[in-house]
Amino acid sequence: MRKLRAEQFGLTREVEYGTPEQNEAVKQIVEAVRIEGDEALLRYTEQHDRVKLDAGSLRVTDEEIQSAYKNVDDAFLSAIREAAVNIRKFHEKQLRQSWVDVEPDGTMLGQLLRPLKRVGVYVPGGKAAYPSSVLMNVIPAQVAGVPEIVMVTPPATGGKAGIDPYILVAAAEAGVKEMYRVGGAQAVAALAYGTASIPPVDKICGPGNIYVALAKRAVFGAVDIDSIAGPSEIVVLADDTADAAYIAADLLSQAEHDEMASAILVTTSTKLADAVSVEVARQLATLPRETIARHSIDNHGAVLLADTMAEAIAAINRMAPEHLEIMVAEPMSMLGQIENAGAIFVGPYSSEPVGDYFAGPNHILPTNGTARFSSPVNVDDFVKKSSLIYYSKEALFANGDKIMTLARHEGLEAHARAIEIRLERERG
Ligand SMILES: NC(=O)c1ccc[n+]([C@@H]2O[C@H](COP(=O)([O-])OP(=O)(O)OC[C@H]3O[C@@H](n4cnc5c(N)ncnc54)[C@H](O)[C@@H]3O)[C@@H](O)[C@H]2O)c1
Ligand SMILES: N[C@H](CO)Cc1c[nH]c[nH+]1
Ligand SMILES: [Zn+2]
Repeated sequence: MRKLRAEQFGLTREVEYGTPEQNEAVKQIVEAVRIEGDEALLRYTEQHDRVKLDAGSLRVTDEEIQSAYKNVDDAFLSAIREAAVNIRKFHEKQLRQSWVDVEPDGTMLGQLLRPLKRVGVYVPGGKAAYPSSVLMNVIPAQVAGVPEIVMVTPPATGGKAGIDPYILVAAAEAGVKEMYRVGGAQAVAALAYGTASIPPVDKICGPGNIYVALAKRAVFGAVDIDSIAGPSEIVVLADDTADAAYIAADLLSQAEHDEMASAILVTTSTKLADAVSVEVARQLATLPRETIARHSIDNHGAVLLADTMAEAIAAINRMAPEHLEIMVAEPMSMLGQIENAGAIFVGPYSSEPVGDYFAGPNHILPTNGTARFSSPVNVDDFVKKSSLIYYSKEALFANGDKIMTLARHEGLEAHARAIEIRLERERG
């Protein structure tokens, strides 16, 4: 792996997301689907997924779901059910209540929480099937009380014909009733603007490759989106007490997702840096998705050497990684200094896949430095808030003059008069 100096790393912020060609391709797809609807949706599906569909076959049928159950094994079914219990339990803790405060003069001020009505969840399926991402998307929306949850996923998972049965079973287990076989930027555009076959949604959530991430960014405003969860990233912070084989394995766990995935070790130990590089090379050669992982390690992998832990942590906070693993002698003592990270895995046994699949926290996390300002997918993503204002006559009389003063200060006479008319009528 390339060795770089930590103090220099991430000092300039990468603002570009995707190549100009990828941005242009996504712009064209999104615009075409917005204007032409199903026609463009089907055309791009044929072009990018190599699947020829007609509008009538976009929706997944109940029969397909029943037959998918026959193609999944019992060990998967029981593991995913247990994972779903953990994910639900974790997300139920995030649920907030509406509240109203009643003052002695009768004023009532509050915040009313309402679930979004219709949400689209994107489940990636280009290179691999992600049934785990179905649960991570759907369960928080359900906990929030969203009544209509729609899933889209590419029509040929991992290049094989049809949607992977494990995705369909995970969706059925999670309670999804509406599923469409479309992926990429065209699926995101269809969810955002609606087509004759796919009614539009209020929000689109879920991870995906660069085309999906760019399309989500493009439709934001027409609909809401969660964070831009793009190609996976892992940063491991380690000192010379850490196990090089564990670190290499965890770096590769994210490198195998995508050629654009990144895997970075930040350490104060040159001995560990060398040992991890050797281990990465050794383990890489044995992986089934070796080509993808090798590409991401060669192009987006690095070892950052820091003189001090403070320097290492500063580099991590600049990167704001999607996943951060802390493998140092006293890992808990570092927590207070980590400002930016999507998910933090503490100690040698909290390997990243524990969070990807099973522990309960969401694995759909902000990438590309966006953990500086955004959060893992969570229940709040599926809830909107309305403010409640009730002023009694008494309260308006007590405060009306102050409101009029502020309105007239802003030159907004009609605002002031909306108050004044009430005060004058009462005062006669
Ligand atoms: N951040 C997270 O929380 C998280 C979680 C799971 C997965 N991931 C990431 O999700 C991604 C999954 O990617 P994937 O490719 O396997 O599946 P995907 O479903 O995201 O993308 C596949 C789609 O991309 C489109 N596409 C492919 N090549 C194209 C091209 N040249 N032009 C236009 N469109 C094109 C196709 O329409 C296809 O349906 C990975 O990057 C992985 O790291 C992230
Ligand atoms: N690590 C991914 C998020 O970057 C999530 C995932 C799904 N399956 C396996 N991993
Ligand atoms: Zn993963």
